[in-house]
Amino acid sequence: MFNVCRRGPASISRALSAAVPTIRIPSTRPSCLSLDNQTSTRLSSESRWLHISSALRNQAPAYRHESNQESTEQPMGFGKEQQREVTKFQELMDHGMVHGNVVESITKGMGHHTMTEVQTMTINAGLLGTDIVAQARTGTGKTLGFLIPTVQNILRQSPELAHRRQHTRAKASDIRAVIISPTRELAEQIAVEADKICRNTGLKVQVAVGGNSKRMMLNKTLREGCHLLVGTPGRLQDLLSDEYSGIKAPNLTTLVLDEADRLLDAGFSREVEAIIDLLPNREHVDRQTLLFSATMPREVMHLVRNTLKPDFEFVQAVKPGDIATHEKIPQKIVITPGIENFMPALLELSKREIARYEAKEEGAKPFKAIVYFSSTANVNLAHDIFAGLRAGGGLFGKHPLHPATVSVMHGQLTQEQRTRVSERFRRAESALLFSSDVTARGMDFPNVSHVIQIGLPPNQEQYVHRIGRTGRGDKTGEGFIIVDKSQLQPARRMLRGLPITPDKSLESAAVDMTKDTQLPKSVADTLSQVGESTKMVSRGTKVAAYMGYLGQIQRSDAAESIDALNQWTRYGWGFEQPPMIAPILANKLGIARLPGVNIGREPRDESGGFGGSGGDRGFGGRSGGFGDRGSSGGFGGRGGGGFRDRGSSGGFGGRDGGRAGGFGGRGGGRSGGFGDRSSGGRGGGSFANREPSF
Ligand SMILES: Nc1ncnc2c1ncn2[C@@H]1O[C@H](COP(=O)(O)OP(=O)(O)OP(=O)(O)O)[C@@H](O)[C@H]1O
Repeated sequence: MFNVCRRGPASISRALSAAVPTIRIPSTRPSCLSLDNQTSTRLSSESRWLHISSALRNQAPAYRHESNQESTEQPMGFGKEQQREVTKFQELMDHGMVHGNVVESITKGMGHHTMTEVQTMTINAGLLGTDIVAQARTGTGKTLGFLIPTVQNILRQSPELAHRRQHTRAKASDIRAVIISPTRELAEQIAVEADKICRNTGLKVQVAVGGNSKRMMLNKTLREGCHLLVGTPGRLQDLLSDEYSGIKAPNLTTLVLDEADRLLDAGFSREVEAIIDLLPNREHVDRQTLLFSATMPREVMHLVRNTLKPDFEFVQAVKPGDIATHEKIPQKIVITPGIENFMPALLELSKREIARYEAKEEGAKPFKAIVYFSSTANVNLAHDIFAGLRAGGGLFGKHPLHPATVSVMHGQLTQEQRTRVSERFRRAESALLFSSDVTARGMDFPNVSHVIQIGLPPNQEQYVHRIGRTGRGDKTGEGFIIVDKSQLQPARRMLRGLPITPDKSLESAAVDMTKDTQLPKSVADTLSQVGESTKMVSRGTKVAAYMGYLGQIQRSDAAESIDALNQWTRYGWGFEQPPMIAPILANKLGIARLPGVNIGREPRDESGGFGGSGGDRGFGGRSGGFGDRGSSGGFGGRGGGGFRDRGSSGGFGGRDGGRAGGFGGRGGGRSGGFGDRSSGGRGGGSFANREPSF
């Protein structure tokens, strides 16, 4: 059903105008999020609401507030006062639009009273049974935007489920709603939210995600029954196609695709298509389909037509030409001379933010950051470096980021580990989570103060979703992206139109590590801490990280990228030679003939990872790759001003510790030219056409 969707930066305004006429419920609230008049086809407020009320009258029994009584099937009885949009959750109950038991859970249980803009738009429209594609900024409450119509849709058909019963009559073969999410953590989070709003009803929610025992999930579902099934594509397809699973949805009323653009792209579209084929035919069992995301590239808008009824509504809480990131999240780009500056810059930023909070500076919050990388190997390397940091040098110093904790999250952890890490980070007051993109979409970790992206994300949409982990709801937050100068042009292309400003406040981000120089003590300390800790990380972890970056090289920038990577291995890790790249891989990447590419085979350790032949002590490494040929000492040595005289650097990591010259050179003037604002602003106030300001 779906073609492969090529993903890429696409302006939302273009997607919108190219795809479908937009019908949007006008908001009564003044908002910077309202749609542009020219590009949307509107119904007037009055006609729209007449349409809604008459449609509801035809469809639904009314619900009055009656916590312990059966609902009464009555006409909706909409009067004139209902011919306007409902913006308070309480009004949903007062106007008989949503059952009181659901509304009470939202107002009293969750403490939400006023709908966000996207909720106003999607809940009002969704209660009509219309298919919806909704696009709204990250952290604006889209989850309730689809859950409320989903739940009410079921209660409308089966009013007896509106009340809790001591003994459930639910069956695993009576699934009414299927909610698909691209990641396990998000599926679990949605299920928790769904559980909250169904608490006072007889509705049962179950989660089906890969990595958990299928048998246990089935036993639980068969025992408790299921009305709302939330899951990831692979596991859902598996369950629905397994004729012995007992999981069936013959009376399905709602299908939800959360993070719809991700689910419809090449990575998931086949599984999603297979799931849809396993659901009852829409011709026989009418259902509502709800597609939600903060980003809807043009390619996706073409695909959604296949999934939705022809009269679907595209509800947008983002102005055409506007950006999808929240304006309250200041976003900064740090451009460094080399990749070897990334960890020192990250450490300096973290120490600074922790110190600001400890000094009770105005506006400072506990430092709780998610640090994103585009490969798991780089997540591991950074985590190992940060976990091994010691403030005073040596093995036993205090961690310089105390009291923040450091943890790691990616798809190669077991599901149990992933759940544990998520929970710990959720509860933490101050913490750094080194993460791959598994947490980039939808995750609602409370009070994340910073999102820090190291290197470029895969595309602009992913940048937007990552940034959206901070500044959620009514909270504020800050975003940083750290890239080296070899990535400047690709960064300008990819991040065009976003409100990102250059940041030059991090001193260690500007140090030219290829030159010797005197450094201020604080900078030298930071470099020394990173250097000491880096030496403890196994060669295998480092080589894997190198390969991780290699996999992301664009052919157009390959030569520059190889130079940057090799400089990183030399001045960041002290390698005399860059890691070897297998001839087949080099050919595949089209880099075999580029200068600086070290063709050959890295020695493998017993675990199959990259190892070495002894020498480096390699404390704390993860993949068993102890030791290289003694070249990974690296930091300190003759360069590196202030930290040179620690003298301990060379002691680790084999014979030529320090040979690489350590960190040095401030690279005066190097960053000039990166930070200048360009004239920009062609977009008439919108960011979409604005030239990058970095
Ligand atoms: N009406 C409301 N008033 C206040 N807070 C709300 C309201 N609705 C939801 N929230 C809270 O806002 C936060 C973000 O909600 P949610 O996770 O649904 O956002 P989202 O739009 O789906 O984000 P993303 O695009 O990242 O998936 C949650 O903590 C949620 O509890």
